[in-house]
Amino acid sequence: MCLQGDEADSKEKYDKEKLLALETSTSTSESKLIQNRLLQKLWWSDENLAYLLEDGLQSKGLSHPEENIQSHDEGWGSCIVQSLEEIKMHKPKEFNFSGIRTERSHGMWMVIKEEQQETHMRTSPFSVAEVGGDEERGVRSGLLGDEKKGCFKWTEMDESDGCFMVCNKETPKETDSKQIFGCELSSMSADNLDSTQSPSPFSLLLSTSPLPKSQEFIYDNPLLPPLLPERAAFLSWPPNVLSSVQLCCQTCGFPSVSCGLTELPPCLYFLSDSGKNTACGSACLPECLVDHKYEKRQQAFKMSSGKTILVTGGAGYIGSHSVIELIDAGYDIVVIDNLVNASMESVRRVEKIVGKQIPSYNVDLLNKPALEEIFKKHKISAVIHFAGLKAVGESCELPLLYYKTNVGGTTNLLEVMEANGVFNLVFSSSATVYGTPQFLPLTEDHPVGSCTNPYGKSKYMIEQILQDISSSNKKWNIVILRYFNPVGSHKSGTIGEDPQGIPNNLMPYIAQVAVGRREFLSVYGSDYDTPDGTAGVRDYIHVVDLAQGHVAAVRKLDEQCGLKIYNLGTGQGYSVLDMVKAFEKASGKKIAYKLVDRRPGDVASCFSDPALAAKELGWTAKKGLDEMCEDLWRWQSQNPQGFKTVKN
Ligand SMILES: O=c1ccn([C@@H]2O[C@H](COP(=O)(O)OP(=O)(O)O[C@H]3O[C@H](CO)[C@H](O)[C@H](O)[C@H]3O)[C@@H](O)[C@H]2O)c(=O)[nH]1
Repeated sequence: MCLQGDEADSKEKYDKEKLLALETSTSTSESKLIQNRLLQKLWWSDENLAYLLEDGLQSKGLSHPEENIQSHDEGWGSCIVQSLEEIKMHKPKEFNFSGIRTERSHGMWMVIKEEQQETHMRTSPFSVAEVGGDEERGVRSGLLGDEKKGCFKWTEMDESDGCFMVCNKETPKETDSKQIFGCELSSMSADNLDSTQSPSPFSLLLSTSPLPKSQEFIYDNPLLPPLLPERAAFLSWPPNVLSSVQLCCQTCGFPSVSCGLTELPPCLYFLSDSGKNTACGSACLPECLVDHKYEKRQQAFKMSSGKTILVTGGAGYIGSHSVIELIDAGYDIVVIDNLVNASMESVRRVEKIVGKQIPSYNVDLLNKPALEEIFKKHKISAVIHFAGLKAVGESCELPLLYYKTNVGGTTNLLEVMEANGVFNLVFSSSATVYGTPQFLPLTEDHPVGSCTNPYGKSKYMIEQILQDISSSNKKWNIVILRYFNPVGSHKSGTIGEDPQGIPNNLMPYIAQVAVGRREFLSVYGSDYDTPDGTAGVRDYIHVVDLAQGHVAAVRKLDEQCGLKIYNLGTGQGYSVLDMVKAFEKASGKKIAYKLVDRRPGDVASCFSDPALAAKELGWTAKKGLDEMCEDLWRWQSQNPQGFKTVKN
């Protein structure tokens, strides 16, 4: 998090306030000493809670944290960690910290109270063996190792700036293979510990003292961002042991582990890729527990692009995920949806995730006057057009309905846009327009139009209409996105794909088998010319990646791009049985399946070449198969009946 504008001003003010507080404090030799040793530049935490002491760093060759972030593997030093409260109370405290860095990125720094350090270093069953990360993807992982007890591998699950993890001796057993604190903790035997990754002597476990009351811990702790009181609940609190505190969001059930420290919180900081001003002190809590009304609104205000995007079909699967990413990117959103294949409950849940109300209307694109009203009421800068019917089989039975809804709805929308001077559009198309692939991977210049069903043809027709309006009027900026096979769901598990009736698509069907809603999966065909004989080597893409592709597309419109077409896929193909296996692994459930006849119209293989989107949109899919399945399972298991699931 870089400090900008007002925030930078308030940081400076805060710095001064703190320094003043130090100066006017008890003037003990200790505080004088600290002042003299303070690095000129305070850094690290948004709230300026960490001061590095020069000598501590220099003694281990780290002369300045920002300069050394990319180069040092290891370091020792000391620092002060303080809250404003403590400063006001003239109680400067000094701590030792240890830093462990890997070559690749994300340094890890651990701050341990001096007086507790001995105890913890002795009693901790874990140490940090290695912390690494993939800078491009923002994924962090590490090994928590103990020579005697083996080690645990973790991978950070989200792309927040950081997280910290504190466990007691029992926790790893209890949470084996579960997520804790946005991390995946899965057990690994000592044999798996790479010998090159020697465990560090530093403990992750911090507090042995009795813990304060939960409320105090949460709300009086100035280092933590505000939490939503109604959403945080303590599940367990083992007293007088190396403590971990289980926090769980009552709304979304997202489990996490928080720090059981009595006085001082985040003990472990990650530095993110840029390494500058990117402390994670305030990013340590799971997303769902943080009061987004406070944090995200501030953020949104800072980042606001001042642009409002109308999202048609914004209550649907891809639409709802895209709304989140767009809001996170600073756009204001208006949703319209006729709710034929979606539910306003998904918008309500998106509102909870983003901590913001989203103007949303039950409007059908065929209702032109209603559409016009929306454009009068809101100053729309661009439209992302998802709305439409999409079931291949149904489209063969009800072709007129498909053409009227998809093509007719789109022409209405385009007319209203034009009448209101809105010429920016992102259109949700599909790889279906390529028909049977003539070559693989599919590039955007692959021939289109040989679709075998009215649904596919309606997408193709709309693409043609868009080409025509773009040629007729240069004011139009249009990005056509051809999706491959979107799967997965938002990390919270609170929104996801919720097909009405029997799912047509593979992954929702598998998920419903896993959750007990369907008896078995019918695998359509086992005599294809594919590695395992099943059809459907498909390019599955995580819906959040796909959603981020829409943010990139909206930004492209700003370049006055004319008409552009991009594949949104991963470029990687998986068969039906690959998907079954991956889902079994993610869910721990056996997926019963039967091999049956081919499904008419299926092609053996279909996967993308996503290079053009990478080159021109600066977008690539980042999430792999495991994550797609894990996220889908979280949604499905928490919401067995989709949005109709009644929460206890
Ligand atoms: O119950 C099922 C469902 C699907 N499959 C197989 O799984 C693969 C994927 O099928 P999906 O229906 O999930 O996806 P498709 O690739 O067939 O179709 C999807 O992607 C297309 C573009 O690639 C179009 O966008 C289309 O509208 C959209 O449903 C196919 O081989 C299909 O035969 C099964 O074996 N059993």
